[in-house]
Amino acid sequence: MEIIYGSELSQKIKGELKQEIEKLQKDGRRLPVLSVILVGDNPASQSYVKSKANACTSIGMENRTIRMPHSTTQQELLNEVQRLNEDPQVDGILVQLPLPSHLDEVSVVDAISPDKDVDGLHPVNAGKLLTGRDGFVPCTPLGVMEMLASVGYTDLSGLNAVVIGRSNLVGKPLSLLLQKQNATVTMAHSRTADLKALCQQADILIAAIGKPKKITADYIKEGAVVIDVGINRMEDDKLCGDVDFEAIKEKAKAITPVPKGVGPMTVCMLLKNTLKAYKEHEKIYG
Ligand SMILES: Nc1nc2c(c(=O)[nH]1)N[C@@H](CN(C=O)c1ccc(C(=O)N[C@@H](CCC(=O)O)C(=O)O)cc1)CN2
Repeated sequence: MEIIYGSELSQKIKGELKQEIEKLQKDGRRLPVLSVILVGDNPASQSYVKSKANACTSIGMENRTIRMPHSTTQQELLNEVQRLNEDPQVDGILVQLPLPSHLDEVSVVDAISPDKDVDGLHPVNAGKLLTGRDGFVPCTPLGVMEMLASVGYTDLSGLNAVVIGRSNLVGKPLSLLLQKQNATVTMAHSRTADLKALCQQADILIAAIGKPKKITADYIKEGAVVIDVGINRMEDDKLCGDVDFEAIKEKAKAITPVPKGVGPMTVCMLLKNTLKAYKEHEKIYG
């Protein structure tokens, strides 16, 4: 059994991105800029935003984190997004989710310019993914595909993939990416009948349910690749995934841990998307 460490794979990819940025610097070019908006004081979001800023710094990318108070109104947030849309120095914009409950996430995401939407959540980018065109793809699904590729899973012809979870951030885009690589994909969710029987057919199992250790060994087909997208904080403050890692690890061909699995890949793919946004931006205005 192989453990796929996102913490290690992301370091390798960040090294490649850093080299590209060093080349820009050497050529005296403008450097890519990522702007992250954080509203409120959710501790997990604060920590994710900090790791995004650190990741930018580590590869020489500029990060502009904009912290707005919990009391921010919808209009104030929309105004900030609009200001960043119009700022020619900003290549990528990300609004950290979830937003406080008084704010409407959908209209905020819709307000981000699609060519700066490095989270890939704008309907233009979602539509591009659906129709097989080039656009921005959400970072977690991109990271999962890199993890699969790292264990030789690129052409998925003849393989059954089961994705548990149907969110816009993970389940829906990931199902499309797996299908694009020729997997036969089933999307499962909380209302799926006999989830266990379905998972037992999966050559590739993706768990994005948000329920700690829900996927036990009896859900797993011998030799499956298991990707755990869940990040659940337990009462003892430790993190655990949606998959019972210890119980499954000997049955799976490859498995991702939590922490140090998919999470670091999400941040790494954000850097990759921002560099892509920068290159497009420079092609048009540079
Ligand atoms: N606008 C967005 N909001 C959110 C996204 C997103 O992709 N776009 N994803 C998640 C949170 N997230 C990034 O924003 C994220 C989650 C986890 C990690 C990570 O590296 N986790 C570590 C553990 C960290 C810890 O100790 O708490 C790991 O798994 O090893 C990075 C980013 C929701 N919001």
